[in-house]
Amino acid sequence: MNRTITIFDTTLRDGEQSPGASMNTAEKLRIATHLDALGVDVIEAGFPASSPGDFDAVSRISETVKHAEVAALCRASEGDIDRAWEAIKDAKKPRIHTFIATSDIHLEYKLRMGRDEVVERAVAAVSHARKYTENVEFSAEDGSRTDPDFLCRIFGAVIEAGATTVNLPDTVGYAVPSEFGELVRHVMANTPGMENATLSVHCHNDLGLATANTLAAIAAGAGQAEVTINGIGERAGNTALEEVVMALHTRPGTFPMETGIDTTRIHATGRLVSSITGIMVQPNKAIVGANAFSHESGIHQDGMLKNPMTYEIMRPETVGLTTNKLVLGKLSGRFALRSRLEEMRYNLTEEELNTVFESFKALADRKKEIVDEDLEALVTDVVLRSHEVYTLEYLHVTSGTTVYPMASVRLGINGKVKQGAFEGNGPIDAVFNTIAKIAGREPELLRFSIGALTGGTDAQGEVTVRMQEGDYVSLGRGADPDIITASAKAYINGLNRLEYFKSNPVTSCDVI
Ligand SMILES: CC(=O)SCCNC(=O)CCNC(=O)[C@H](O)C(C)(C)COP(=O)(O)OP(=O)(O)OC[C@H]1O[C@@H](n2cnc3c(N)ncnc32)[C@H](O)[C@@H]1OP(=O)(O)O
Ligand SMILES: CC(C)C(=O)C(=O)O
Repeated sequence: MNRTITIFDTTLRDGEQSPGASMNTAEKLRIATHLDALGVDVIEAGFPASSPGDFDAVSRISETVKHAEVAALCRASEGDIDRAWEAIKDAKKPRIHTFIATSDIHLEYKLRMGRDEVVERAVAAVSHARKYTENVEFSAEDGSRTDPDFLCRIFGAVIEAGATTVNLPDTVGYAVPSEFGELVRHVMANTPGMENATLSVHCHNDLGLATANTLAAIAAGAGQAEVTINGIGERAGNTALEEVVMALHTRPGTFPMETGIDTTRIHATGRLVSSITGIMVQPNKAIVGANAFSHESGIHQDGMLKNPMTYEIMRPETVGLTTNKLVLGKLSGRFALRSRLEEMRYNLTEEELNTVFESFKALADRKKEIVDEDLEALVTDVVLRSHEVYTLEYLHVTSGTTVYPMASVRLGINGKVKQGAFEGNGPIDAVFNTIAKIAGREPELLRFSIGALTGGTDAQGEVTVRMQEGDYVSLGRGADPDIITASAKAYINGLNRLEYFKSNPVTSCDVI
């Protein structure tokens, strides 16, 4: 009988620790709902004691998630644990996740505690958490750099106090697979009471070894893997969910283990996380990168045509990518569009479909073939548009080597039309300045990034902006074959989101 590996997703907690990845409550709810549908066993929703916003997001996720356990992270302190419980108490399956560092370097310089004191704090924390729930996880932060015998001692003590999962993190991504596997074996064999708890691992990717270390740990007996979508997370990120799940799936002889993940949802979930966080997936990223299933060279293409197994270890369909696509273009109708969107798991209402269809036709007039990424951009742009105070009615830009960049813009503002013209250091700066002046807004632009959604010179440009006004930060996205228009759309989308957050600090979460 195959062992089942618990998939603990921390995209919303450690993933959010990626620089620039902060998400608002509505965005976290959307991701949580998709993670639940993906089949993760545990969703770590946040660190409630860290801010009222995080507390709020964890509470809303707890009320919404239907199947997965919802975990909240907290330090080994009563205040943090009380706050964590308060946030997750309404979850169907709540889990308190408390942690404290155990390596000598963290004890001496960060916590300024001795080993006995740390064991005492950990036991007190787990005992306190157990007053609220039977589902308590304890993490030994910097576990991979901790004296292995001390690790067994503290794990034994917290298991006795009631911890049901003990987590061994490679917090700084220092481990290598052979050593990490050996450490897991040592802990499994030498921790008193280990048979009453699950051993978990949580790896970081500082040396690019997070997935390899996680797999070595699983092979050595770990029962839970802590992972994030697309591998996002603090510094170089965490173990990528899709890599571990697909390694187990693709190599059953080496890893006779199962997970509850619906692998066909992997690609869509990765796209969603990337679009919400604004963190692009590198094209050569395993499983979810744009090139992961592309075959460029002649010898490979020849082999693929004769038998895909020559160069393909996984079918793209297994991770939710389809190969035999209906080619969508300007002659396609609503039926084909709906059917493709449904394959991509977008279930739109009739009204939403009509709106997407209009934009689809407009795009198809300018672009030969509409591919999935175009459709994703259209759906995000049209249906998920949060709140439309501002709409782009008209845009004209002059730029070049002999003229000063100048933009003329006409905006719809709550149904009324306003227009103006302004200059800038470049065409995009001119567009942003003009929109800001017309709208009477002065958001600070925190980030601007531009990418191509698809290949070829007729590709859709995708622009992401992050902007801040007062306490509100928003992410705006826009896609268009013209990058200046895409930039204007992204800026306006960001302003609309700012408006929305101001009037609706929390919004409901729909599954599409
Ligand atoms: C490895 C990881 O990913 S751990 C999770 C990282 N996530 C976060 O840090 C979440 C965001 N953090 C925050 O918002 C803030 O750091 C807060 C609200 C949690 C704490 O803020 P502050 O009270 O101002 O403390 P600050 O962050 O400056 O320092 C952390 C304090 O917690 C202590 N501490 C750190 N870890 C733990 C722990 N696991 N258990 C108990 N105390 C701890 C530190 O020793 C330090 O205490 P000191 O001020 O007495 O020296
Ligand atoms: C809190 C723990 C699990 C963590 O994030 C780490 O050690 O990296």
